[in-house]
Amino acid sequence: MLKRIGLYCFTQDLRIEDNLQLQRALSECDSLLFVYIHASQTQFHQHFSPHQWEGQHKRAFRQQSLQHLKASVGECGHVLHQFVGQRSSIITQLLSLNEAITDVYLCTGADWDLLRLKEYVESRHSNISVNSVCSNALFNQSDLPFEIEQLPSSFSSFRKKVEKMPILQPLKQQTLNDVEPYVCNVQGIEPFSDSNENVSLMYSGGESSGADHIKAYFETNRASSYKETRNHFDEWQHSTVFSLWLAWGCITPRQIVSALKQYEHENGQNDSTYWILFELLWREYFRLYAEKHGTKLFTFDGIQQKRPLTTFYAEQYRAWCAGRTGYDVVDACMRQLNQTGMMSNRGRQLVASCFVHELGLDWRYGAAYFEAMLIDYDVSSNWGNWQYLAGVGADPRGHRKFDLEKQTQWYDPNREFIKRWAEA
Ligand SMILES: Cc1cc2nc3c(=O)[nH]c(=O)nc-3n(C[C@H](O)[C@H](O)[C@H](O)COP(=O)(O)OP(=O)(O)OC[C@H]3O[C@@H](n4cnc5c(N)ncnc54)[C@H](O)[C@@H]3O)c2cc1C
Repeated sequence: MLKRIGLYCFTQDLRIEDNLQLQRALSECDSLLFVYIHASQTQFHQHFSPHQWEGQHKRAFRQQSLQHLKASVGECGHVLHQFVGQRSSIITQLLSLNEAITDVYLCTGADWDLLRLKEYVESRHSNISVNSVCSNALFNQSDLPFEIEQLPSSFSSFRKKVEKMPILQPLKQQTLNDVEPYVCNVQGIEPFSDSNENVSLMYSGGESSGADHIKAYFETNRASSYKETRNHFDEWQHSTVFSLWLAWGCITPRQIVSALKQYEHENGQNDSTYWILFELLWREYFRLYAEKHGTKLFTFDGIQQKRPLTTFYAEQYRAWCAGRTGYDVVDACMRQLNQTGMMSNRGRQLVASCFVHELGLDWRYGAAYFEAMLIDYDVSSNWGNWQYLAGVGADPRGHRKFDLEKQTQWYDPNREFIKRWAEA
């Protein structure tokens, strides 16, 4: 019988555990080749993020996550090959050099670039089976009580439809020992060389660090007061910080919900514990929203097809990026982002509101800057939230402008956060 040899291309699923796509590859193939491609900048990014392709914190966190993955794969006798360049051309080169490959596995999620990549590989290599299942979601798409085209236009109605649905348990532990490593030909393909940048990160990347963080978080009683504390600007223990590992697929929302349920079982349920699930539902909503709306996620008039009264002023944009707008709280948040790769949810709302409403800038430049800088950048949550704040997305109110002074009085009454970052 013909041996099945799979090319497993890790994307936003840098983990072994609870990985549906990987489980499928392991059960279908006799032999696997593991690959990660460091994608080069697209034309879209060159346009919207001309001077900043990728922040050093984001890069370092991903590199740590990859180092962990490489070690886990290596423990089972496999190799994680890393290349740099255009994903479509590297996959094509690998398939031409290694004709024995029968299957490609790619975790696309709702990422438009990855969905196009899947289409490209399918159209160029009709003899290869291209598999992509979403392994980073709370719900299986087939279990949802609506087709993707009928995704409710507001989060509230989505939540009401799905909230009572059971959330599946994470998958049982997986092992790579059952498949043979595939020894491949990589002649002429540019390998990735790890530059070992010396960047200090508040949290380290990788599957085991993510799992340790979930465990440590629920060993405290912080989940029981999460709802009251989550809006702090830089006391990271006040929110969960799960987004860092979720973004790279080092952990899954199902693992979080499973730990949350256990916590509620032992410590009781309250508004705060419920609110963690509520926020994960927002993430799920934006994931489905991105899938439904495709390229509209990135257009100026968004899904509302309403053109905002904003444009692009280079000087204002540069001031916002550098934290020099003159709006103290915005400047503090932007400096924090530039120096750590992180920003609180409240901070993101305020700087985005300032970008659109005070500075009159085209929201897509702000979203692209976040894409470059945030460690936890996630295509659906980022562009979906920016659309929401720019009044062209899923917000039924259609216009959300924050009063920056009032917000400062509420969330930084002694201006400690502002002072901390003023000189940075
Ligand atoms: C303009 C803007 C851009 C954003 N860009 C991103 C992004 O690129 N990546 C990202 O993960 N989140 C993004 N968010 C959502 C939110 O700010 C972050 O998820 C949150 O700050 C992450 O910190 P945490 O894990 O401590 O969140 P917590 O408050 O502890 O929430 C728990 C989890 O719920 C999810 N979540 C919380 N709030 C939201 C939200 N508004 N939308 C979607 N999911 C949410 C996240 O997965 C988060 O990890 C953005 C929000 C705004 C306003």
